[in-house]
Amino acid sequence: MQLLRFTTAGSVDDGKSTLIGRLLYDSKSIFEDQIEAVKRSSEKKGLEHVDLSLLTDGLKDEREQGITIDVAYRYFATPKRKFIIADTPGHIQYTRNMVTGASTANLALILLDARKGVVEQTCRHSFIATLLQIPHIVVCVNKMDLVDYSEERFEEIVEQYTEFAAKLNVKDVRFVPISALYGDNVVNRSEKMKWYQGETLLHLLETIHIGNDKNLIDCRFPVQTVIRPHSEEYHDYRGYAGRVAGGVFKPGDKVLVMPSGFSSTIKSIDTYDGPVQEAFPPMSVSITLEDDIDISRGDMIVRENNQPRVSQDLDVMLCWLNEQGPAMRGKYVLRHTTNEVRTMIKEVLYKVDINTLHRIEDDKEIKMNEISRVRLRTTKPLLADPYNRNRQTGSIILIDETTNETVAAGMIL
Ligand SMILES: Nc1nc2c(ncn2[C@@H]2O[C@H](COP(=O)(O)OP(=O)(O)OP(=O)(O)O)[C@@H](O)[C@H]2O)c(=O)[nH]1
Repeated sequence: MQLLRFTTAGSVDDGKSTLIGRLLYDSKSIFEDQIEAVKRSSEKKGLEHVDLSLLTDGLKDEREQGITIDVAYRYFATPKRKFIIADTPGHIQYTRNMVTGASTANLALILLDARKGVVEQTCRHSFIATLLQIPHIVVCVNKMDLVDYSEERFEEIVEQYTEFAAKLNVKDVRFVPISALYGDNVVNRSEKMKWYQGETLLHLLETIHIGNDKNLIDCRFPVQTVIRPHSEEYHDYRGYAGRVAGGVFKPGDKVLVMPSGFSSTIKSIDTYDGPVQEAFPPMSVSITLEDDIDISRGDMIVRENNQPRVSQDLDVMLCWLNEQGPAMRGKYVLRHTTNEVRTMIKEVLYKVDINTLHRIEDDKEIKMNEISRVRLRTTKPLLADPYNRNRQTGSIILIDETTNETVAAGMIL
């Protein structure tokens, strides 16, 4: 069954928790005892209706106890698809949270309040979603009940957003008028908005076409570990395990191992469930080769006529995620696919004003949540692709060596 990963983003109180609760509840993805608990809590709070946002409150409790959770993953399934929601609970650290949750997302769900329309956060989230090249954006115009389910208001917001999105490189954007509180157009069609001819949110999530979103052209297999079992039966086995980051690999394919540059042929492709004739993203497999080549973690198996760039100088769009800005000529650990090298920020070229999308060239001091274009120099060459070609081999993170914190996420240009 196909899996759809999506992120959620909205401003405080736009109704994100309620919407997720509603999705789980109406699609019957939660357990009876959870429903009972939520009903009881709602009654205790003197509410007339069941407060579905209580379903996701476990997260809030943890937050209030000071436990940091950047991204909470929620799973649910309908007969048509499986879903993973990367729910990003932060108020202030939204950029950070979104970047963390979005790197593998197929779709970004952007929530806004029908009374307020498009606000700064909407623009910010949309910009980050396009920067991260999340292929589909669904704008949920929530709280339609508070604007009398007005078609006119909905159209006004669609127009407002479309005008803003014209400046972005958004490939696919949809709009759904909903009321998360009453369940209109979330899972069930709204009786109150007969003017809306489009799909309900769940139906959209179940049917949106994501098959073409993967890169099946550029073969990229970053090696995670070398498998050499010690048992008698397998003593000849030498497999390179990892997750396919691009392209299709088959036994018999001529391949090239980078950075060593040795060529070989794929002997077999094994998985947990046995050998396969084909491996493509995001399958986790173990590849064996006809020849004995010295391969280690961080190396990449590719095709001869289609190689990533080998370079120590990278131009990157960087989202800074830490309270503390980068140190002058500061050194960081750069993680890229299964590889780790050390790096230095050589130059800040410009920052981006997320609201106007203009370049800021006169202020180059990077602060938390800001996005800037920087030039990096690494201690060892990386095997990199532009992010717009491959989201796995085109993205990096920077880690502070002393604190071990992830301080930035970047997209290679
Ligand atoms: N009238 C109306 N109220 C709603 C709707 N959706 C959410 N609300 C209310 O809006 C308030 C905020 O909802 P939440 O779901 O907690 O919002 P949130 O965005 O998750 O907020 P945080 O988790 O605090 O970021 C609650 O009082 C909800 O009951 C809606 O469709 N209509």
